[in-house]
Amino acid sequence: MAAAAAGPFSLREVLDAFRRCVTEQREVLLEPYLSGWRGLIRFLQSLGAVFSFISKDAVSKVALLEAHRQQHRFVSLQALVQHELAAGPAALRARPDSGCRTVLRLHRALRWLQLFLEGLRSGEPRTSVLCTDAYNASLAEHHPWVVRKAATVAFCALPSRDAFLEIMNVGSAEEAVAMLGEAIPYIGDVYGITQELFAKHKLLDLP
Ligand SMILES: CCCCCCCC/C=C\CCCCCCCC(=O)N[C@@H](COP(=O)(O)O)[C@H](O)/C=C/CCCCCCCCCCCCC
Repeated sequence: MAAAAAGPFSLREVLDAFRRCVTEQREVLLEPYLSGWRGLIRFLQSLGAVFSFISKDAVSKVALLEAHRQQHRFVSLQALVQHELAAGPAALRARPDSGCRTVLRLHRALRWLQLFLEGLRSGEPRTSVLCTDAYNASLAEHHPWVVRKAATVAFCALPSRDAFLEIMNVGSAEEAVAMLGEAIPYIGDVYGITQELFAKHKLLDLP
């Protein structure tokens, strides 16, 4: 399956995907989780070549997880974690292609997204400032200097807040802000469940 489906970005689709992620049993379903990421990546790809080093990394991580999902028929994130933990924590830590370490990278990026969307909703017009602040409070501590530098330079090329609200394809700026308000709790819920799961199994520092 392609990492990002065709067609313009729609925040509504991303919102729907993350809404579908969480079951009544508080499990995180992998299919909508990866679908949500594909929608986000489509957005990132539309921003131009300066962001391609970021979108390529996200595409490869989504593709790896999709392959794990299909190979083992995992329905949920919990099933993937249980399966990989069964080999023992040491074996899991030694695997550079594990689903757990890959989910962990996207999980940290989901925190960035949550903070960034909260910033966009707040009305701050400088998207590069919002993005840098969200990055510094989430992903930055896990990245080496060179990645931090490249990311911070790329953030300067972000479109304005008004352009962002328009690209969301949900109508007026007011409607876009309202949809952000709807989407953020779903993203926060997925983040919170994953954080708890990874903390419980001591997986938050997988190399
Ligand atoms: C309507 C507004 C919607 C906003 C839509 C935002 C779309 C964002 C789409 C994707 C986000 C990118 C996710 C990046 C995942 C990064 C995972 C990671 O940490 N990878 C690093 C570690 O991996 P391993 O080496 O351990 O395998 C890897 O080194 C990273 C390389 C690339 C740099 C990552 C910088 C991430 C910056 C945050 C995203 C900024 C996007 C700005 C666009 C608004």
